[in-house]
Amino acid sequence: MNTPVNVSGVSLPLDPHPARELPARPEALRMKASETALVVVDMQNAYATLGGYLDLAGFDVSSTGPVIAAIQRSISAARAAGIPVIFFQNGWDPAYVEAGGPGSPNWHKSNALKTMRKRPELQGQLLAKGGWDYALVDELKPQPGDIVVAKTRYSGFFNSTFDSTLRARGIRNLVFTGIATNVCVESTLRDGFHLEYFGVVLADATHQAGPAFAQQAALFNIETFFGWVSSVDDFCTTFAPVGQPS
Ligand SMILES: C/C(=C/NC(N)=O)C(=O)O
Repeated sequence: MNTPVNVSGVSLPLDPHPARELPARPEALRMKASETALVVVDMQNAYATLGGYLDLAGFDVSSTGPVIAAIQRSISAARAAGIPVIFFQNGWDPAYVEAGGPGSPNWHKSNALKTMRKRPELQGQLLAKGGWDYALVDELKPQPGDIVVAKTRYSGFFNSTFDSTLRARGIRNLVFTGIATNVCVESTLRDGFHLEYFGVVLADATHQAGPAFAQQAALFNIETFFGWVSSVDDFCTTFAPVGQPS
């Protein structure tokens, strides 16, 4: 509703996007839907599905199902509130030129590239654009109006359209979901911090790569040094249309 208010005899429209208070740790955060984006980090078969890259590299992906469901709820709430949904998709061309060669630390540290060097029969499959591993999981397909940002490194800010997409829309608040909390989520949130974006993680809509302590450590770092930690319930309730339950 956009009922005019009368200020000194002049009718002014109400702000259609009033600031809301998102409960979060270490403190609640005031944010406007019009200045906020929901970021869905790398929800590809590679990271969330048995038989995908992380699974083949020996990481446990058996409990990503609830995370996918939590992200679905976050996306529905964001779309209903007019908050843009930005999907990251991580990977490289099938010849892996974008992955960098031995001159790039990525070539040395990427567990996808290392797994393929160990198992040459997988060459051209892991995180290769156009393939099943690179594809977003079936449950989280972008809809018209959503934005997809391709990225080639852990941080979504590097060599991507992410920063210009945000600045063109006046977005200052980034609400993060996705995999992995301790790698691409944290890397992007940290870079965003240095670029003056406010980063919030919905903890129950994220999953770590590695043992459970990696999730705890990432959330500790974010809450203590780089941003805020909230939950899917709180996000949905905070941005529910006024007068409607979430
Ligand atoms: C380990 C890993 C994490 N990616 C991410 N999306 O957080 C990788 O890409 O190798």
